[in-house]
Amino acid sequence: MFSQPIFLQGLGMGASLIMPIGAQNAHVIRTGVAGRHVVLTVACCVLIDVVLIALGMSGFGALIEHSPALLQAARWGGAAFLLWYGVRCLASSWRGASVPQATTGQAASSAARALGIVLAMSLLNPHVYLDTVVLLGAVGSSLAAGHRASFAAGAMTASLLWFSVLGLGARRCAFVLARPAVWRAVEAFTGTTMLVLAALLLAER
Ligand SMILES: NC(=[NH2+])NCCC[C@H](N)C(=O)O
Repeated sequence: MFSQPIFLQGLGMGASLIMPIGAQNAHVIRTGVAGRHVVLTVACCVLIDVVLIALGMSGFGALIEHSPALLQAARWGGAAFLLWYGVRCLASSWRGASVPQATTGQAASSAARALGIVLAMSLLNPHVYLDTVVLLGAVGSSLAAGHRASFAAGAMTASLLWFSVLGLGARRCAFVLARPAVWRAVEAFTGTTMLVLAALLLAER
């Protein structure tokens, strides 16, 4: 049966995990600013979350939680990914490099390519698994069986809302975000946040 408090718990936990900016959020913002394949990118991020959250709820999260080696791998991998992406953002901000733009070359702007990039940004990013399968999965599968669906629905709704607001919001605000000085500030901020998150992930025990 549907439980509203449990739905809200899932929504809150899902939101708190996705909202801190990381590689995936940064990619969604870039796509929005470039104004190319925004809906495709958002849909792909949401769909991946839905599948992985369902996987976590099915007991896979609890399984991983009891496997220290896998948990460590997700942690180190996640931190390495955030470090790499954070340093890239900071370097790009420092250089004052390119504001994301809809590239005119056919290959560069094809939907297939956009799909490939968002898949890589999501599926090669251990942080994604950590949030969805491990953390949401562990909390979700510790709930009474009758409450799990409400929790999962809440967490999935958080992904749907957040990625939509982020992608469409970035597209809407592209005229401001695409100013070189503003974009540099965005990159400096996202890069710094990612480094802090990486440090937190490593400090966790
Ligand atoms: N539920 C998720 N998809 N989590 C994955 C990563 C979210 C993270 N805040 C990022 O932007 O990269």
